[in-house]
Amino acid sequence: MAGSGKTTFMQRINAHLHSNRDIPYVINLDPAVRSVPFDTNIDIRDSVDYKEVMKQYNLGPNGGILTSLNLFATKIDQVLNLLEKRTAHPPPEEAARGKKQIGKILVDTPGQIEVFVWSASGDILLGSLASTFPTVIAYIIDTPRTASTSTFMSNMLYACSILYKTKLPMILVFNKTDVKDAAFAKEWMTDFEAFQAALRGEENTGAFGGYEGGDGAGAGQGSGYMSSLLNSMSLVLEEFYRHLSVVGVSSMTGDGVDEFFEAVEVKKGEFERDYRPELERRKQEREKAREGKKEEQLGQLLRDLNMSGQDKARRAKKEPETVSEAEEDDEEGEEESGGLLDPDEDEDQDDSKASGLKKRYQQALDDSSTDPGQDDFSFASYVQRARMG
Ligand SMILES: Nc1nc2c(ncn2[C@@H]2O[C@H](COP(=O)(O)OP(=O)(O)OP(=O)(O)O)[C@@H](O)[C@H]2O)c(=O)[nH]1
Repeated sequence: MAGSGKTTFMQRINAHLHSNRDIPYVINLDPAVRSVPFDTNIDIRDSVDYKEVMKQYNLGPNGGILTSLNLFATKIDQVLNLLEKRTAHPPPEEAARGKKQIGKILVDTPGQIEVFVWSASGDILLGSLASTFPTVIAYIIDTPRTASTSTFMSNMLYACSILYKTKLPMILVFNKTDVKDAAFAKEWMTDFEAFQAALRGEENTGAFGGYEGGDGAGAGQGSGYMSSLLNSMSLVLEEFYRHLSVVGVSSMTGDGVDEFFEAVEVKKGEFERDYRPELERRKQEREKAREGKKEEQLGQLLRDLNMSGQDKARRAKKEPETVSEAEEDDEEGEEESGGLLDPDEDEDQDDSKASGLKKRYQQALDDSSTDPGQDDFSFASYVQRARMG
């Protein structure tokens, strides 16, 4: 969420990895950020000028970010090539020169996370990464601003929607623990009774609704509707909580960063065990559906060819009723055969035409087999091939 400390968190984990000599590969995907307080290997701002995009396409800030991401998504093949090279073992001569294999890739997203998560380019970028590397989402939460039951619940629903949209393992990072400890949040996520008690407490003190930066005291009016909604929400979300790792971190002091990397390892294992097979299954399903569609279209084409063949046969069988019709038929017959072919030869030609057409049609379908479906991670290469960038 905006202002929750994503950039500071990135800076902290980047510094942590550097100090452990586990140099990461860093990508900035926020085209609107003024300055990034850490070194990046790939920066969207090097290839897309966000302000120029806004001016040229007459867009507002979010439209500008979205269009910049779309433009950048056309280069995802190049990005993946670079990443694959850097994550592979370096050749001996480069290893001798001290070049190391990259173990981790850090990606900073735009602050307006919804622009990223719910856009086609976000889909392409995340999907391409996830189909190549184990990918884990870290959702950064501003702990002091999440201290009331309603802001906490809004944050959880937001995280939940991102989890369901990206279908990737997720870690909830409760940031700014130097200001407020995240123990209350962990308790609310594991103990339904504790959340109920906090809800009742807010209702009794008239603190319902909370406000940014406070623990809810004295900010809002209680409402029976809201309280029962939050109650049922917390029950519904129990299942969602079970899929998450939760860590408390202070990006300022570095507290909890080790715990975060332990959670990353756990989620990486989960990715390999549960998510990768699911990705493969979805990919195979798409392939199968595509094959089925191809067969269906081919069948339709052949049926159409047969139909037109039968029409012609019917027309040929129709007896002329007048002299002029007979003359017309003779002329037509000559035109169709070019004045040279007999009817048998004509039939043979139709057959060979049909099989030739079938072959060409099959070829065309094979060539265009990359279908830019919603979850299709090969869409990026489709865009590349279509030379949209
Ligand atoms: N006390 C404290 N402040 C923090 C911490 N992390 C970030 N901040 C502060 O929170 C503010 C926002 O931090 P950023 O890192 O810019 O947040 P962001 O999520 O990248 O912001 P946008 O990209 O603009 O949405 C800054 O003033 C940071 O100094 C933390 O762990 N503790």
